Amino acid sequence: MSMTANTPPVETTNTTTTQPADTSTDRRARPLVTVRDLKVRYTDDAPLVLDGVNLDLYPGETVALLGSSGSGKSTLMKALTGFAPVTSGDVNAAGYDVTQLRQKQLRELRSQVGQVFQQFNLIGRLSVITNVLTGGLHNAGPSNWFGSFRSADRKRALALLERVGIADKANAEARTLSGGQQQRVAIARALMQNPRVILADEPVASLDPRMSKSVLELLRSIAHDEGIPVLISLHVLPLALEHSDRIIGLRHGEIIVSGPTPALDAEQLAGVYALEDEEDE
Ligand SMILES: Nc1ncnc2c1ncn2[C@@H]1O[C@H](COP(=O)(O)OP(=O)(O)OP(=O)(O)O)[C@@H](O)[C@H]1O
Repeated sequence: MSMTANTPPVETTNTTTTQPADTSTDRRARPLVTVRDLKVRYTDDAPLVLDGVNLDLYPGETVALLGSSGSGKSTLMKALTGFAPVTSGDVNAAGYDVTQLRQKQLRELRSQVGQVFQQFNLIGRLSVITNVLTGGLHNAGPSNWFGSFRSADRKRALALLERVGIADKANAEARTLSGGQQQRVAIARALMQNPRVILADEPVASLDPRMSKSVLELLRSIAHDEGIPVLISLHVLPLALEHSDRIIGLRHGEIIVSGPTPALDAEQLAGVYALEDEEDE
């Protein structure tokens, strides 16, 4: 049986724990993402990759998504933007009923969801500021598509580069930046969309520990300051414990643990990474 990742109490399949109230987010607000009993399989004869997932993401919270390789983290993120084949269940993101959208509405939805990836996905030979400006192309008229960005947009892109701490690199070619700096550019590009939600799929998997911490701190401060939910998939448990308000643990496509981060510890989350042969005992 899968669990609902939308309530403050810690819930695991094995333990019940008394825990402090989750004061990190405004739970009087409506969630910006809701997922109900989501099932996904990629082909008719393949097993379910997500099996009954429930999830709410609230304004201002940073939620870490943990799970071993193949547990379904990326698929869950893809489902939020209509990129995964939903077998059954409901997905609502930024006010869109994701499973019911036509192409035009899917583009609108995706323009409102900022995405950050492990490999940054910048255009290396373009300047840093141009990369950031491309984040606004969803909302721009055709005249902006060939480099003639409006000065208001350039100002905003520069302000966002300041926000992420690398305004001095605005005119450098993106490929000349370090990994941590490139990820900051990618975050500024996501912010250029004025996103209502940010999804970060293993955003620090290519970064060293110091860079990982600073990028995660940045994402969390953005969630808090902008009042948007940030969902971050991670492989490193201590990073999740240090840099999130809430943790969701996926195993074989099911949420097996969920709760406010201060109420969780490594022992409670160990099941997420339990070895296959232990599971069979
Ligand atoms: N496009 C696809 N077609 C078929 N199967 C897929 C597809 N994408 C993912 N899968 C399968 O779905 C399962 C979950 O994959 P997913 O990428 O969501 O896991 P993950 O937890 O993000 O893994 P990782 O941490 O390695 O990125 C895996 O068994 C994978 O092989």
